[in-house]
Order: sequence, then structure tokens, then C-alpha cells
Amino acid sequence: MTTSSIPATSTADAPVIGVLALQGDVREHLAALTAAGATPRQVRRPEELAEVAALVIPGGESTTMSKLAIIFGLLEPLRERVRAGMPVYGTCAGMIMLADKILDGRDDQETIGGIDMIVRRNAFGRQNESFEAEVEIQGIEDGPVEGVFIRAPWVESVGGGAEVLATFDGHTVAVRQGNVLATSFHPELTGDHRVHRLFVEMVRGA
Ligand SMILES: NC(=O)CC[C@H](N)C(=O)O
Repeated sequence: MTTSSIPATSTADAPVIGVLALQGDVREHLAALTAAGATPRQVRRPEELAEVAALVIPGGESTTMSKLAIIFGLLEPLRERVRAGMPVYGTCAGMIMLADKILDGRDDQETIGGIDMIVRRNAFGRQNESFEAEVEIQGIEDGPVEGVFIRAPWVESVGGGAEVLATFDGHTVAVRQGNVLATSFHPELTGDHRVHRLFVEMVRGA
């Protein structure tokens, strides 16, 4: 897709989607969202969160992200927006932030929650720090995506409301519950924007 084919100003066509910019691979998500037809914005403060229609939570380090979300006064506003139905997509550390419950977290680690699932931090990381693998994702056409796993979590179990969209090696690596989407891996690092496009479609439909 060329940039000239992307509507730049119409929020109906190019919804304003924030990227939580406390820590992590923010720039890559901003670029992927633009390529997927959205208008991205960095979100660091509650006022900025109030201005976006949806949010991406990047990969990075969930313990640091949790700490910074508290320091920046964002944790409660984030929880409220997610409860109110804002579409959110989390990759890797972002998936951890969207889990109602985590395993192998730090004692003081908080999550935003939103998906009724238990996520184990660094689950793949212990076996293999970083690897790539093809992942078939439900709802994504034209073949598997290249999953980039970096000290990645997996989903240990999901509750009734959550839908498993992808597994790898017997472990759940993509989940959706209503407007909340999460992947263990990093589509923002691949140049394949199908997952971001799926999210932009979720936002348009929300
Ligand atoms: N690539 C990543 O986002 C790694 C996540 C990291 N292991 C964490 O626990 O937050």
C-alpha cells in the first residue's frame, strides 16, 4: 500500500489509535498502524488517553511498564477505558498487561486486565530467548504470519469469554475477548501489517 492511498484526515476512515509510550517498541507500532490505515498518537498522559479511540500496548518489559503506568497516573484510567469497551491490542509485554492474572510476575507487578486469561511471563524465553515461527491466526487470511517471539509469554489458560485465535507448539499465543486483542509475538517487527489491519477493523466496527 502506498501512503497516498491512506486517508490522512478522516477519523472515520483512519481512526485515531494511541500507542502507550511509556516504554517498549513504540515507534514500530506507530509505523505499523499508519501502514494499516490508522492515525497513530503517542499516549503518555491521561489527557492523551482521553483523546484516542483505541490503544496499542507495545512489547517491552511489563514490570517497567507497570511501574511507569502507576507513576504517570495511567493505570486506573487505562482500566476504566478498557472496562468501558475501548479496543486495545497488546503485543508480548502488552499481552501481559492485558491479562487478568499473570504467573512469574514481580510481586508488585500490576496489570490493566481485560482478558480473562492467565499469562505466564517469559514462558518461551526460558526455553529459547528469541525465535521466529509461522503462526496461523484465526480471522487472518492469506496464510500464516511470521511470529517474532522475544522472551515471550504464553497463555496458560483462558476463561469462558476469551477466544483463542492462535496456538504455537501447543501453547496459546493469540487471544481475543470482545474488543481486547493480544499476541505473544510482535507483528510490528515484520512489515506484515495484517494483524494491525485486523485491529483497525475492530476499531472501525467498535
Ligand atoms: N518482548 C517482550 O515484550 C518481552 C516481555 C517481557 N519478557 C516481559 O515480561 O515483560
